[in-house]
Amino acid sequence: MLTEESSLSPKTAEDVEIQAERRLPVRIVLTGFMGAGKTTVGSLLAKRLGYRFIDADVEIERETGATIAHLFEEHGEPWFRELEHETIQRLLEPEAVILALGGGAIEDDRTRRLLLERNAAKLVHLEASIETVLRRCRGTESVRPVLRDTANLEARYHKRLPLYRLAHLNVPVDSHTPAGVVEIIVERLSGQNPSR
Ligand SMILES: Nc1ncnc2c1ncn2[C@@H]1O[C@H](COP(=O)(O)OP(=O)(O)O)[C@@H](O)[C@H]1O
Ligand SMILES: O=C(O)C1=C[C@@H](OP(=O)(O)O)[C@@H](O)[C@H](O)C1
Ligand SMILES: [Mg+2]
Repeated sequence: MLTEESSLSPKTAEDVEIQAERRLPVRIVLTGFMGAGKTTVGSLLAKRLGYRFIDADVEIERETGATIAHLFEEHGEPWFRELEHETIQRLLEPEAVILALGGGAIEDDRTRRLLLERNAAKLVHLEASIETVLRRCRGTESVRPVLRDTANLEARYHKRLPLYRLAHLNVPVDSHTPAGVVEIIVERLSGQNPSR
């Protein structure tokens, strides 16, 4: 006769995978510098898990009817951070969501607190080197206004790095494909390899 434990135990490799994935958090939030792959990986991760994908920048553009570049030019960065904070707060309400942040959201104290303290949300840092982000973002200055401030870009990267590293999970991404990054996140968050 089967004991209760054995009857509930996974039987095949597929069962093991499904059971492990059931332990995944109901909200996963991606942070990291511009070009780290938050939007790309977030969309793939959502498909992989059957979660809804939301990109905070896309939501802001949809709700304001303006581009991020326009909002920066018209209102300035502090105004943008305020709007970004309110937007993220709202986007953290639903469950089964992958939320990709803009790279600068982590700089706002209230946003950072919200991301780190919210129950059932895991903050994942996609960590790319400065060389990688510069290479990946080349030519996108018109849609990424912060990139245009070349004199301060490297300083911004180094100022933000310790803030990103407060995340629940840090994933170095330089030598992985987007699909590879997705697999690392799933594995780590489902507790199979929970190193930080
Ligand atoms: N792991 C990766 N390997 C190679 N290219 C990538 C990877 N992740 C993202 N990219 C590319 O880098 C660029 C920036 O990616 P994106 O997802 O927009 O980054 P973010 O949202 O973090 O700014 C895109 O052209 C994307 O295709
Ligand atoms: O790093 C930043 O301050 C920003 C990053 C952008 O998002 P991505 O990181 O997705 O490029 C976007 O939110 C805005 O241009 C500001
Ligand atoms: Mg993005």
